[in-house]
Amino acid sequence: MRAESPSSRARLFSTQPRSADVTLVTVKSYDTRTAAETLAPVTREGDTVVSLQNGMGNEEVLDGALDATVLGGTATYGANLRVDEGVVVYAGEGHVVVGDYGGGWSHEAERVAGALGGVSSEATDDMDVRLWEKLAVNAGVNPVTALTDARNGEAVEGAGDVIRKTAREVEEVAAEHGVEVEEAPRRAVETARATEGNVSSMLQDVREGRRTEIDALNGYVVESAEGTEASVPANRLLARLVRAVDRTK
Ligand SMILES: NC(=O)C1=CN([C@@H]2O[C@H](COP(=O)(O)OP(=O)(O)OC[C@H]3O[C@@H](n4cnc5c(N)ncnc54)[C@H](OP(=O)(O)O)[C@@H]3O)[C@@H](O)[C@H]2O)C=CC1
Ligand SMILES: CC(C)(CO)C(=O)C(=O)O
Repeated sequence: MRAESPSSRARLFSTQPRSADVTLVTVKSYDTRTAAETLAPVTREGDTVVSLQNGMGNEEVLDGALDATVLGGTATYGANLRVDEGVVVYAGEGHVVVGDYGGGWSHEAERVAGALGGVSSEATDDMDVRLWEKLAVNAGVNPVTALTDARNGEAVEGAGDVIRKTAREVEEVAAEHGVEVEEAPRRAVETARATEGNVSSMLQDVREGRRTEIDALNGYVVESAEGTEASVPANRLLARLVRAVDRTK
């Protein structure tokens, strides 16, 4: 496989999973359980496994299956896979955040963020909040891009109100679960603008005829709103529409 960016090219070789001090998990959320089963025989206490995935619930699945320290993470870098050519195209500057997914300071997270070299990254002590913040961005931006076949920038210019409303609902659900997410609508819009040229991961899935991560995004929001005071009509509608697209595959 080749990885290309405007300034560099790299060749990557895929191997069977091996024991490693730090493992970054970057599979789709619906593949996390299988990835955890693959990693279980090669991870030990003292190793660190970082979920750099979109969606909620990934860290809990990894933690349940592995003896390693599991960290949460978010990434807003854009990467588009050209499957036929085996090329990953670097599609937009972003930022990586790692931390204890339950919140609190983590020395392992500090070590991982420091080891990411040229990647813009930081360790945080409020990863529990950051995961909800990222959920609000993805729940707002990804379905709109996927349903309208628009890059992030076009989506926010054409349907910014839908993105804002969906992100606001996520903020309300997070509050019902005791997590204070601030300015989710603004974050969703700013992230989409900052990654304006990016084909979102969900739009890539739809274009390639692959299953989307809707269950771990808007689906998770709808489920988490059950039994609370939060009302989530935008998330419910987007989840239904994207699932309808998923069923056509
Ligand atoms: N692409 C982007 O711009 C962004 C993506 N993300 C998030 O990052 C995560 C990954 O997305 P993305 O890179 O686009 O996804 P891709 O589908 O491009 O890549 C996922 C890779 O994981 C491989 N894989 C699946 N299961 C296993 C397993 N058990 N063991 C080893 N490898 C496995 C897949 O292989 P195969 O194809 O053979 O199944 C595939 O190559 C998602 O959660 C996404 O939401 C976040 C921000 C931006
Ligand atoms: C931040 C964003 C929206 C960047 O495209 C992303 O996380 C994704 O594509 O899944």
